[in-house]
Amino acid sequence: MFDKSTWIKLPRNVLQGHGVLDDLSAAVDELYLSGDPFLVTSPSPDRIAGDRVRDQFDGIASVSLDRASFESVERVVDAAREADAGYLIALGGGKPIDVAKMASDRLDCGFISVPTAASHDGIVSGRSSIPEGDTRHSVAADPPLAVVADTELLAEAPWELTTAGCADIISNYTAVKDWELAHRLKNVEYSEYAGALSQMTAEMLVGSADSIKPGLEESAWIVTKALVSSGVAMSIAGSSRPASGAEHLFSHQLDRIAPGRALHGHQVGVGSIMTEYFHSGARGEWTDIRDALSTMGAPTTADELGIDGETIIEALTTAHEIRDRYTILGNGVSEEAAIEAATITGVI
Ligand SMILES: NC(=O)c1ccc[n+]([C@@H]2O[C@H](COP(=O)([O-])OP(=O)(O)OC[C@H]3O[C@@H](n4cnc5c(N)ncnc54)[C@H](O)[C@@H]3O)[C@@H](O)[C@H]2O)c1
Ligand SMILES: O=P(O)(O)OC[C@@H](O)CO
Ligand SMILES: [Zn+2]
Repeated sequence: MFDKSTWIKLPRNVLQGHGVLDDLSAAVDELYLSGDPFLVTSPSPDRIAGDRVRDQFDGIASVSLDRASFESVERVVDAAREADAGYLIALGGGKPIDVAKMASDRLDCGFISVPTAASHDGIVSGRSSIPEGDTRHSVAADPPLAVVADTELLAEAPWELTTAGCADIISNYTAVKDWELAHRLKNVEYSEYAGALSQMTAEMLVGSADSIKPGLEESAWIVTKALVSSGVAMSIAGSSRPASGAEHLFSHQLDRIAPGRALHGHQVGVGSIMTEYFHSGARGEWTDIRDALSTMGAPTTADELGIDGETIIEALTTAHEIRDRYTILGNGVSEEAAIEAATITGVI
C-alpha cells in the first residue's frame, strides 16, 4: 500500500520591495482574516517602523519585547487574548518574529512577518527558536501567513544584520551535506527538492556577491529573496534540515555558553567553514565558504566574532549534544581534531 503523505505549509503572500510596508494592510485584507490585529515588536523596530504599522491599523494594541523567552511568549498570549485579537503582526528582527510565531501557535491564530532586518531565514520559516535556561527550543510552528519585506527599511538596518543573513544562507551548503550524510548513514528522510532548492539558493547568493554592498538597496533585495527561498525549502522539507546542520549545532551551543556575543548568521557562517573542513578535508571547499563570507563582509574568525578560541573549541566539541540531529560531527569530535580544524581554517 502507498502510505506516504505530506503537508507543505507556505506563506500565502510574500511582498518584497521598496516601500511595501505601506501595503501591509492591503496584504492583510487579501488574507480574509477575522478579528483585530495585535502588534508584537521590540524597541528599535518599534521606533523605526511602529508608527507606519499603527497608521494602517487604527488603535492596534501592541507589546514591545526586550528578549525572546517563554515569558515573552506568555506575555504576548495574555495581551493578545485580552485585546481579543484575531491575528498577530510581528515587526522586527528574529526575536519578536520568533515570539509571535510561537504565540500564534498557542493562540491558534495566524501571524504576519514584517522583518526590519534581513538577518536570517527565520523571518519566513515555520520554526521558532526560543532560548530557555541552558538550552534552546527550536520548535515546529506554522510559517507566517504573509511576509512583508520592505527593502528600503531593510537596507537602512545596520549592515552586520544583512551580512548575518548572507552567512545564514551560505551555511546551507554544509547543512545540505549533513542532511545527505544523515540520509545515507541513518536513513533520515531526505527531500531532493528541498535539498536542491536550499543549495541553489546559496549558489545564487554567492553568484550575486558583487552586488551585495552596504548602502545598496539591491543587497537587501537579493538577501531577502534568498531568505524567502531558504524558508520555502524548510517548508517543503517540513523541518529545518535543508538550512540547519552541524554549523547550526555549533551556533546553538555558542548561544548557550557565550550568549549574546555574535549574531546567529555570523556564528553559523564560521561554523560552516569548520564543518566543511570536516566534510572535505584540508584541500576541500572550506576556502570557498570562507572567501564567500569574507567577500560579503561576514566574520570568518573567532576574533571577528568576538569569541575566544577556547570557547570555539568547547562549542565545536559539544555541539553534537544539542539535539538529536545526525551530522558530520557524529557522536562528537575530539578536542585535538577540533583544534586542528579551527587552526587550519584560520578560525582560531
Ligand atoms: N526561527 C528560526 O528559524 C530562527 C532562525 C535563526 C535565528 N533565530 C532566532 O532569531 C534571533 C536572532 O535574530 P536577529 O539576529 O534578527 O536578532 P534580534 O531580533 O535580536 O535583532 C538584532 C538587533 O537588531 C535590532 N534591529 C532589528 N532591525 C533593526 C533595524 N532596522 N534598525 C536598527 N536595529 C534593528 C534589534 O532591535 C536587535 O537589537 C535569535 O533568538 C535566534 O535564535 C530564529
Ligand atoms: O532549526 P534550527 O537549527 O533553529 O535552524 C533554523 C534556521 O536557523 C536555519 O537557518
Ligand atoms: Zn539559521
